[in-house]
Amino acid sequence: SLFFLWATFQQMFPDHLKIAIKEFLLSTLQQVSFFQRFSDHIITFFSPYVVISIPEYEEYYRFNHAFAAIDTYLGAKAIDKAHKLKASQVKESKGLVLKRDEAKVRDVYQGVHVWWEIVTSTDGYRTQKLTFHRRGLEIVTGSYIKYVVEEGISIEAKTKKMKLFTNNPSLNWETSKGSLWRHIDFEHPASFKTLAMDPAKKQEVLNDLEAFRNGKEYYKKIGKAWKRGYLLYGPPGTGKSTMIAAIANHLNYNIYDLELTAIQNNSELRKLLTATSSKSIIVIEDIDCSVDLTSKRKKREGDLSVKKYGEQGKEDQNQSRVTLSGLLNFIDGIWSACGQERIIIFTTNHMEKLDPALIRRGRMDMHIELSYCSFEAFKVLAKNYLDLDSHPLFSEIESLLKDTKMAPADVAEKMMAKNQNIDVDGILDDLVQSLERRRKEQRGDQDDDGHKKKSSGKKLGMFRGLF
Ligand SMILES: Nc1ncnc2c1ncn2[C@@H]1O[C@H](COP(=O)(O)OP(=O)(O)OP(=O)(O)O)[C@@H](O)[C@H]1O
Ligand SMILES: [Mg+2]
Repeated sequence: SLFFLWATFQQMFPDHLKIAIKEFLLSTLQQVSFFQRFSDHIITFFSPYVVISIPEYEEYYRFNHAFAAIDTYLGAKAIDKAHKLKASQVKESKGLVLKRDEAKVRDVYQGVHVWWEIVTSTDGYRTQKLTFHRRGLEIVTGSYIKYVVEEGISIEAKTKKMKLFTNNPSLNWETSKGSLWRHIDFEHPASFKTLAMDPAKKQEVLNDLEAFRNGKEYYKKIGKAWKRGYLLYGPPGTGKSTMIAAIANHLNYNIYDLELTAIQNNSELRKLLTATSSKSIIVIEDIDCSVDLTSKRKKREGDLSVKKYGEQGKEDQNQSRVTLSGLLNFIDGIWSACGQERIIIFTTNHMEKLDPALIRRGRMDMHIELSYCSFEAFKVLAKNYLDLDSHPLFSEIESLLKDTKMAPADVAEKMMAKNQNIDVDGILDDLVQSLERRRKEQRGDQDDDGHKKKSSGKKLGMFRGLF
């Protein structure tokens, strides 16, 4: 119809008339928009409402984290009253998470009514618009916005997918789109509940983690960077890697598994570590095997006075590996300056091999020993694996565990059901026998050469196996 009308209009009116009509229409439109703008000004002038905009991107396309936090807060708010919901799966174990999916949301805070609306501009950028009565200005700007952002961040932390990062070998940094870290979703079932260790020690670690997590104000008050170092040490199979997974699950932090042997030098180490995000755990497994930290330092200190400047430089180039001082500088220096809320964990089987400078308090704040299976630890494993609180064989096992060194990994392996029917008596009987055998071996070993032979060399870490 429009085409038909247009064709008729073209034929019936002479050209100068057409131009006059066009101009008339345009000027009317301009007048309308002028009036609209004018009325907008008048309404804004007399309106009792205030509007605050929070854009998704600030200048230079910097992402505005407040926008995301507000979005999360509003998404989670009052989903029972919402008409539109959005479902997404956060973690396999946690099932579906429902979010409110509406552009306009109403909220009440300390008696002040506010309206949130997402507005999308023509070029696709979104802005959160917050409208409220001028009466509530003080409450909204004073505490409401802060409250919304903080709530949003804490909801994000609870429902976010955890990630496990591993550093790319530096040779590949150019090719793999310049990314220093690659990551996969981290879904490990370990928890403090299933971790077999002395309950008092476990509680101590848990208290420490809680104090760290809630310590934002405290760390600010004492003027210390919000970070904490843990050293986990003990023989193989005693649960060091399992504990790291349990800590990550408990705090909902990402893990950065740092493989020092894939790094060429200290500056690469610095680059990697400054690219980590906050709320994360940086893990260096088997620190004694990763880098020859101790001997290198001693050698350098000894040789320094004898060597001429040039020779020293040449040696530095040859040994262009991560050094102890590089690691220490990072922990104390840049580490403190960039990023907050981070935990660094070292693990080792040989505490005695580590340089005292590395493990002094302040760098590694807490030393946690994970040792051979105690009776308390055994009880946790029995509960996990066999759903058992007591059994006539428990007292025998208790006395055997007192003077037998068996790692929780070995005990756990013995208690794994071999088929669908769990034969509790059979399993515990087997365990008693193998404990007796182990005790005999250990006594024999001690008679021979005083101590058991140590295994050495770098193992494939638990997290490495995932890639
Ligand atoms: N304390 C423990 N509580 C529960 N399970 C444990 C414990 N220790 C070991 N295990 C079991 O043994 C397996 C191996 O343990 P894990 O990898 O944590 O040992 P590790 O101390 O890191 O050893 P390594 O020094 O060789 O790296 C785990 O998958 C877990 O099933
Ligand atoms: Mg391990």
